[in-house]
Amino acid sequence: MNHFDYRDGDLYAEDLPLSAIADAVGTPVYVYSRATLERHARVFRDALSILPRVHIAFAIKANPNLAVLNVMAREGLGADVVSGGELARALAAGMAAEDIVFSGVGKQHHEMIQGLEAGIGQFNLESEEEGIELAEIAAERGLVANCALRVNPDVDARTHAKISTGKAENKFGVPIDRACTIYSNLAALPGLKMRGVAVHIGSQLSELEPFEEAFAKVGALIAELRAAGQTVTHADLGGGLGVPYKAGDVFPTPEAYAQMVARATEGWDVTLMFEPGRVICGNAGVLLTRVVRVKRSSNQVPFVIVDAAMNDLARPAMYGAWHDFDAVAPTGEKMTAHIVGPICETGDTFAMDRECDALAPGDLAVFRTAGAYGATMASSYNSRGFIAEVMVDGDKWAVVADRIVPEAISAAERVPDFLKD
Ligand SMILES: Cc1ncc(COP(=O)(O)O)c(C=O)c1O
Ligand SMILES: N[C@@H](CCCC[NH3+])C(=O)O
Repeated sequence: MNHFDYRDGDLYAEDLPLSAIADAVGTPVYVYSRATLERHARVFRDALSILPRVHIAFAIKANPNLAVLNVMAREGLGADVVSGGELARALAAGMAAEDIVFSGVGKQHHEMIQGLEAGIGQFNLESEEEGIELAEIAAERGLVANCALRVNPDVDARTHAKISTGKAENKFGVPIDRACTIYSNLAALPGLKMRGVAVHIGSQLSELEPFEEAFAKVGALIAELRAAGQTVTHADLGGGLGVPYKAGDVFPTPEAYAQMVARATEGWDVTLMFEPGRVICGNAGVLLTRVVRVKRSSNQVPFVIVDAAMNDLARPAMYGAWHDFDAVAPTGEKMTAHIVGPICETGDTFAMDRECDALAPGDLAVFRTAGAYGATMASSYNSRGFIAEVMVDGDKWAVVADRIVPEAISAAERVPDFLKD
């Protein structure tokens, strides 16, 4: 069931017409469906219930909005965080500290202290150097940090190069052939309790084989570690399961993913941890926008200029990503157009030569599948401010992030005294 669907020719979010949100808060605006977020969390959790011991940590980089995190916490999910800011959000949303995993290659000293003092469940260490630093911080405070060592399995995730993280040349994790030595070195340090291994080979994976290849290597490593006398009670298999961005695209289901995991991890005897992001929230959000102008004067193919831009939704400009684009009140007519934003860069293009609903100035439209890596990657480029976020729940709705106007951003800037004479 799709919670962003047409009723009598108008696009709804659950039981609310999107036009009502546009009228009330203006455009552009992100709109999330609570029911979709819940359904995706449940489908993922239910699929994984075929596995013996499971912990799911929502990768909050995908959508760190506090209302979204609140839904995740209510569904019993923990959080995968990559900064002190994300850690604070997870705690503020009511996630238990022990359900929080801290990933990332560049955890800073103060962030390690923050994680330790909060009593988070696990640090995923990405280098020996990081482990040594964390051990010192923990030992100084008489604390012990539960840790997993993230390994780089040198597997091609067959996704966009910029979001592929498991090839040897990528910055993530330690080379898997050095992992046993590094794990053993770190396990000998006071302040650390090495309890597992972690792997995450990339995002928006459209096939299960790369996961399975990586997990097979992790399985061999677990055997090697145990043979070397190390304790391994946890294996964090990361996130990465992709979602369809184009109507009609078919992706592996969470059930198929879970069956693959069951096969790949048979006999591991560990708690399996997962860090899904996009698969939970990607299709739970749209970016609602209004057509500013249709420019036909300069080209054979018209430019549909919308009020959203690359600063609001960076994915098309950054990765050439496709987002389905539909009118909120389609007439039935179609057009072929370049869909662009107002920013002064040619890269501010959402789609080229896109066959889409015919649109005229003032019409509303949505970019679909904008619930993951949308608002969170926004910038204020061209002094456009940050757009609002709304959550819908049946026929109720609420602004869950205020629009931040350009004046509020410039209010944080100062002209120094030396420029005032
Ligand atoms: C360590 C880690 N875990 C989890 C995720 C979430 O990935 P996805 O949103 O593709 O599930 C990412 C992002 O790719 C990540 O870097
Ligand atoms: N920002 C990327 C995903 C990054 C995943 C980070 N680990 C995207 O929109 O597809």
